[in-house]
This record gives sequence, C-alpha cells and structure tokens, in this order.
Amino acid sequence: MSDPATTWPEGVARHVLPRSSSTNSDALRLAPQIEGKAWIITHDQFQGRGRRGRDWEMPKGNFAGSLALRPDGEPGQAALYSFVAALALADAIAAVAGPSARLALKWPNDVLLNGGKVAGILLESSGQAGRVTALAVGIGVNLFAAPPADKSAAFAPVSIREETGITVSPEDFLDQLAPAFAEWESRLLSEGFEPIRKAFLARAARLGEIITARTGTAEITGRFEGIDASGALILATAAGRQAVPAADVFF
Ligand SMILES: O=C(O)CCCC[C@@H]1SC[C@@H]2NC(=O)N[C@@H]21
Repeated sequence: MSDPATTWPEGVARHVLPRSSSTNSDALRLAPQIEGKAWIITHDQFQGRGRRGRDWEMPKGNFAGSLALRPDGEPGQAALYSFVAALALADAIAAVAGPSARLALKWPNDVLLNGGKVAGILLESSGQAGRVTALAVGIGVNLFAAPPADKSAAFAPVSIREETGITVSPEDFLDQLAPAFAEWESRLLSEGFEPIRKAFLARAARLGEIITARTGTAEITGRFEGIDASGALILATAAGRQAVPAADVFF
C-alpha cells in the first residue's frame, strides 16, 4: 500500500516554471481556466509578494509555490484556507526536517523552525458579487537559505538546510505539501473549521502568554487566549477580550 502522506492528490495538476514574477499571479490567472486545482511552483521567483505589502525574497533553492483554487464561497470561508495551509506546511516541514526540528505556528500563518521564520503564506483572491471565484494559496519556504533579515519583521528568517543540515528540492517538498494540504482541506470541507482551529492551537507558539499584535493603526498587547470561529486572534487585554482579525504578532 502506498504511504498516504506522499500520494499525490487526485484531480490536482502540477506545473513547474523555470521563472515567474510571482506564482500567486500565475495561480490567479490560471484559476478561472481549470476544472480542479493546480499547484504552480517556480525555481526563480523575482517579484514575490509577502503579507502586508512586503516583498518576499527567494534565494536560489528555496520553495515558492501557489495552489490555484476555485472555491466559489464567501471571503470569510476562503480566508480559512490560510490555517489549512499552515497545518499542511507544518506537516510537510516536519516530514523533511526530521525529529529534531522544533516547529511552531505563529498566528495567523507563519511557520517557525527553532524560533525563526522558515515559511510564510499569502492568500490572494479575485471574485464578484461577494463570492471568491479564484484563490491563490501562496507559500514560500526557506528550504536552502534564509533571505537577509528585514528590520520590520517580527522574526529572523531561518532555513531548513541551515538549521538541520538537510537539503530538499522544491519538487520533493511539494510531494509532501500537496497531500498534506489535500488532507487538511478535506477535513475543513467535511467537518468545518473546528478541527482545524483546534489543530492550529495545539501547535501555536506562545498560547496563553502575553503577546503584541500590530494592526498597522494600533498595537494591542494581551494574553493569547486562542482564535475564534472566523480565525481572528483572541487577546485578553486590560480593556477586556479583543478579537483581532488581521495583524502582525510580536512575542
Ligand atoms: O509575508 C509572508 O510571510 C508571506 C510570504 C508568501 C510568499 C509566497 S512565495 C509563493 C507565492 N508567490 C508570491 O508572490 N508570494 C507567495
């Protein structure tokens, strides 16, 4: 019997591009033309985008890939895919980086390896009449080298190779990531957000501790109590419980 963790999911195409400005742009362009889903990865992404308008640098040998989807749902439902992606990423990194790798998820969707940022996720979408008709789940993983540290970033970047000595190609990484994503997505679709929420919190960094969320207009410090049914961060602050839908978190 084949190992379910490394079986390529049915109905999912795979494209490997030598160069791309951004695989998220490719995925959004491709999504309206596909029947099922498609992963697009590239060996050279030269205008990668990060969260909150930041650039995403991709040193050679790292992973840059996006899943093109046509969810046809509300934006709030589509946003839950960032938690699906975070869990799948954590599974895929654990599979390649070995048992000594200390992995944690940082809300909303960074993956930390030995306390540094090893991977990030950027969801982008297009749609009409309040429905998301094309979704790009963009994922960057520092497989080979950490990019230079950005002063505004909450965590220093690290890479799997530099932390563990293990080298993995983007194609082999995708062979772990795609099945893991398909499994978590099927749980979301069949059981709803609750098991995803619980699994995320089981791996969340600094749950129960004092953290700071910067939203761009405000800085909110409080005890990290959990995440709600929409994926918002719940902080217990001096002014009461607050739900933070989007922010950068600092420990
Ligand atoms: O800021 C973050 O942490 C999110 C980074 C997301 C980067 C990935 S790389 C593949 C995809 N294409 C992009 O332009 N961005 C995402």
